[in-house]
Amino acid sequence: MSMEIEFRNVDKSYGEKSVLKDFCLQVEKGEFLTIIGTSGCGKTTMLKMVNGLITPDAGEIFVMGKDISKEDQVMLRRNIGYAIQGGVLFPHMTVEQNISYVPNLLNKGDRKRTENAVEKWMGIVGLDDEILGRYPAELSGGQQQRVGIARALAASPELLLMDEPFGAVDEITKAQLQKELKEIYRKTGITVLFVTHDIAEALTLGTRVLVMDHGEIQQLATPEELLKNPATDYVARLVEKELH
Ligand SMILES: Nc1ncnc2c1ncn2[C@@H]1O[C@H](COP(=O)(O)OP(=O)(O)OP(=O)(O)O)[C@@H](O)[C@H]1O
Repeated sequence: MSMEIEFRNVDKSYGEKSVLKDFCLQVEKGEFLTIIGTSGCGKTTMLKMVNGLITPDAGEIFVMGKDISKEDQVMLRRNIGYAIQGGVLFPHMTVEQNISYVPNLLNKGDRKRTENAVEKWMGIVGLDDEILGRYPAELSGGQQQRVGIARALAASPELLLMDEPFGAVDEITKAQLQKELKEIYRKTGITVLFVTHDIAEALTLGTRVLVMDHGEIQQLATPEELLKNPATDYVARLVEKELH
């Protein structure tokens, strides 16, 4: 198995506040890593470092074998899918324009290829073609989230970063989206990093779960291992209600 993402001794502070200290992590190609932890522990910061939206103060980050500080940041982001909670769609663009935005840039005018990608991903995330001409404000929360996922996947990235993508939808829609995402993961073999506040979601989606507290890794293990052998009191408390 090859390494898809590697953090080597990464430090990050905001002013005086240290968020990540000597942070090391290796994610293998094809893993679905869920990331959970206390609010403010550095989950989003960590995720945004993978696509260069946040730069480390020290240390190195390798994505698909390359030191990203030496890569073209625009190309790096185009090749990594990114889906976040709510409001990620371009409000002034239709659903079709939103989903085809990155494929258009990558396919350089091959419209047929872009159209095919849009059609394929609309189908996979369970959206009807009739909404292609609508604007984000004319969609339900669940539909917006699905368009966000389709947009993140439309460029066929090898790597998908998701920051609480289902945080703003109701429980039923959330369960459906989780099921669809699992299916997409199974079909594509893509590597996924998924930040969540919901331990049940972390356990059901992840092939491994990363539990963080105050910028430190509490445990990095499979869902089964986490439930069976929590490494710290923090992890034990987190998984406790899932055991009943
Ligand atoms: N641009 C910034 N300037 C100053 N402080 C920041 C900035 N971004 C994040 N922080 C702080 O750094 C810490 C880590 O933030 P981060 O967003 O990575 O946490 P998180 O684990 O994703 O939190 P949450 O679960 O609440 O979304 C928090 O205390 C946050 O307030």
